[in-house]
Amino acid sequence: MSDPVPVLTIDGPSGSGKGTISRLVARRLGWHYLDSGALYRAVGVAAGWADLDLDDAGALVRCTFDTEIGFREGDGGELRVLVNGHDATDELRTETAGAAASAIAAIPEVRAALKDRQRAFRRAPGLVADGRDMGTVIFPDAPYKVFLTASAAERAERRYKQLKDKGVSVTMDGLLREILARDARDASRTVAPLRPAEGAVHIDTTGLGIDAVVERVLAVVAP
Ligand SMILES: Nc1ncnc2c1ncn2[C@@H]1O[C@H](COP(=O)(O)OP(=O)(O)O)[C@@H](O)[C@H]1O
Ligand SMILES: Nc1ccn([C@H]2C[C@H](O)[C@@H](COP(=O)(O)OP(=O)(O)O)O2)c(=O)n1
Repeated sequence: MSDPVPVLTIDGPSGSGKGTISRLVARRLGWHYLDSGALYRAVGVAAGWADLDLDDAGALVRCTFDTEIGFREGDGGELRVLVNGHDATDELRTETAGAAASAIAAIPEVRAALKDRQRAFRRAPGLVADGRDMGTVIFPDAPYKVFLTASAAERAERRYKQLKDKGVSVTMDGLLREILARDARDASRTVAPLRPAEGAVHIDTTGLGIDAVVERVLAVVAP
């Protein structure tokens, strides 16, 4: 039997830098990249388009099965996400989509429905997968696991800058409140809660620049 395709899982709370670091590390390794949060966000956006009630679990589960989610590379090499054929990349990144994703992600049947779609990303020569349960549930046999954190204040500040740069009007107080609410919901749900996988290397990125974090993560794969 050939060796299984290697996976590097990068889990952590909102704003810890998972997406940024995973993309850069995947590029350096020449591996594929899975943004698992984009799948939950895509269902959240599709549910919004269909005007579904976020308390109607049955409708959200049906919506998960019915939503087509595609990934493609944009002109600038960035990842674009298509929801039912529409480019929803910008809408996906809003805090509204993040909050909807977090609510939907607490429904066990939604998580189960997205499992195989996530595992299908495991293709040679390797995969970097970012999310909340990559190391604990989706790829428990991954040989490399990282848990990224940063203080809530620094995560809110990063998100503030990111959204400001995009011209989105937000307040630091509001963002900090949303981040703390999402942390609490993601960590306290009964199914696949946010927590470090056993054996994951913890990296606290508070006060650490992006390049330094990338090097630390690469050292996990090739010490
Ligand atoms: N170590 C870091 N230092 C400073 N800014 C960072 C760092 N890591 C990520 N960022 C910035 O923080 C913002 C949120 O990062 P992102 O990768 O979207 O986090 P996550 O995927 O964990 O929510 C982005 O604007 C990104 O450029
Ligand atoms: N593997 C995952 C990925 C995301 N989720 C849920 C929980 C998160 O609050 C939302 C959005 O995730 P996403 O990683 O896109 O959000 P951040 O970039 O960390 O703010 O989706 C999840 O439950 N499991």
